[in-house]
Amino acid sequence: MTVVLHELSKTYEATAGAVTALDGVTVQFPESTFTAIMGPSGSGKSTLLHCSAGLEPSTSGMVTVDGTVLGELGGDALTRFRRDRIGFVFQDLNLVSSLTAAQNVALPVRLAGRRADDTAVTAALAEVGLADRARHRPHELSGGQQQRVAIARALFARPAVVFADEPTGALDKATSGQVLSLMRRLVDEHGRTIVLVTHDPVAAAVADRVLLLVDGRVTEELTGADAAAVSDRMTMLERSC
Ligand SMILES: Nc1ncnc2c1ncn2[C@@H]1O[C@H](COP(=O)(O)OP(=O)(O)OP(=O)(O)O)[C@@H](O)[C@H]1O
Repeated sequence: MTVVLHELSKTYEATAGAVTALDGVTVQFPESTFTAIMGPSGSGKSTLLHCSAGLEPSTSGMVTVDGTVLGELGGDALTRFRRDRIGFVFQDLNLVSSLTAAQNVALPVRLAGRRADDTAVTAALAEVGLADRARHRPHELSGGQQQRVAIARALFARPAVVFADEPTGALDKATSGQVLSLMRRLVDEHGRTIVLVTHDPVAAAVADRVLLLVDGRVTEELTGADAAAVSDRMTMLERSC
């Protein structure tokens, strides 16, 4: 499923004045591709993700997901569309505290009225290294483990598009590598579309391309860059900001 942003802008009206978080972004996330978004703090990365996923309305411009214009869907239709097609892995994880890890993973699928097979739920947790934590509740898990439950949940519903905001930020190197290769496999073997916001050049290097965002605009696109090249580019960018 291809996501297209056309002249997307977002202005926040804050007490201290208006802030332009996105300033006319036009970009495509083609089906079966993995894109990383990088940029200095406050450059609009999270806003871009939220608007692309239909979690926040844009001020102007358009987002289409597989030809559907998100801004033209009403409240319930948008909620259903998001639930059925889009997966999220965000910093505020929104795990349900009264449910076990396994129940949290199965929740979106159950809410969509589908059956969540126990063995498949356990397999999803095993993919993020948490097979032995299926019956634990979020407060019985570390921050990184909760993050991994959120990832297993987002991936279990098999969404066509996954938007992830710093999914590996709280993970150690080994687990982070595991999660990134899982995401890579979803693109290569299952044709998913992944858009990942990250500050980590190693994570960005797993993507097919890296978009650099500065002051709400895409200023550059890197393809085939390894972690060192991404890191060098980011250092130069931050120096010039
Ligand atoms: N709800 C809001 N109200 C007012 N301004 C906001 C709001 N949310 C974000 N902003 C502003 O919009 C700009 C972009 O914010 P955003 O969170 O998208 O940046 P980011 O690149 O994800 O930053 P970081 O890397 O620090 O998470 C910032 O200047 C921020 O202060």
